[in-house]
Amino acid sequence: MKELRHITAKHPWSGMAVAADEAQFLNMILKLMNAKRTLEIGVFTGYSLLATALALPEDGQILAIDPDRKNYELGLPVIEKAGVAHKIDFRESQALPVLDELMQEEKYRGWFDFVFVDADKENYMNYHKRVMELVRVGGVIGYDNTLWSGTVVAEPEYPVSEYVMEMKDRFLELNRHLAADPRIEICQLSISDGLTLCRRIS
Ligand SMILES: C[S@@+](CC[C@H](N)C(=O)[O-])C[C@H]1O[C@@H](n2cnc3c(N)ncnc32)[C@H](O)[C@@H]1O
Repeated sequence: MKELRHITAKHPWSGMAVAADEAQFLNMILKLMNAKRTLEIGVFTGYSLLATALALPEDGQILAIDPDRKNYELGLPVIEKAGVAHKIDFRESQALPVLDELMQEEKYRGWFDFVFVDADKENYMNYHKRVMELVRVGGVIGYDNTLWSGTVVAEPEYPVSEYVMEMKDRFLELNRHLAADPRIEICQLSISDGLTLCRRIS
């Protein structure tokens, strides 16, 4: 908790009190879970990936998927300097085909301790269908951005761009879907742009 106090801030748009550093929070959760095998959908320059890699044991494994290798390679020297690059299996690809491939293999059913979804928002529902099969019972899926800049609870006249407004309905749909899914217990945290943790219970 001491660490969390250091990273509390105000959300830039909604003014909500939020923990600013989501990656630091992920790092703590993964350590508490003793997670060993994780899946990350959406890497960018590898900030959350580094936080994850630092939390896993020496023989921990992260399958990280992103179609943009250039950004991953931009952050890679930092990951290497931290001595955790050996834990990462980076796949340069759209996530859906990789997830579909994994689902064909019996080994990967219930394989992951933790899944972090932080990629194209349009596909979160498609990811949920798949990652529910890939995470173990007792494991956790984290969905990023589920407060969507505070718009999921904002008045309709809240001043945001067309894209943000359009995606707001997707997040409302996702949030309702997650809340109603009997296979998981959920907890929505006001960290950064909102992080929903889903623990698979069946
Ligand atoms: C918000 S960034 C990820 C940030 C990273 N998780 C972090 O916290 O440091 C979103 C990433 O999702 C990736 N992305 C977009 N569409 C994707 C897809 N279909 N499959 C996998 N990754 C995708 C983008 O290339 C981008 O790097």
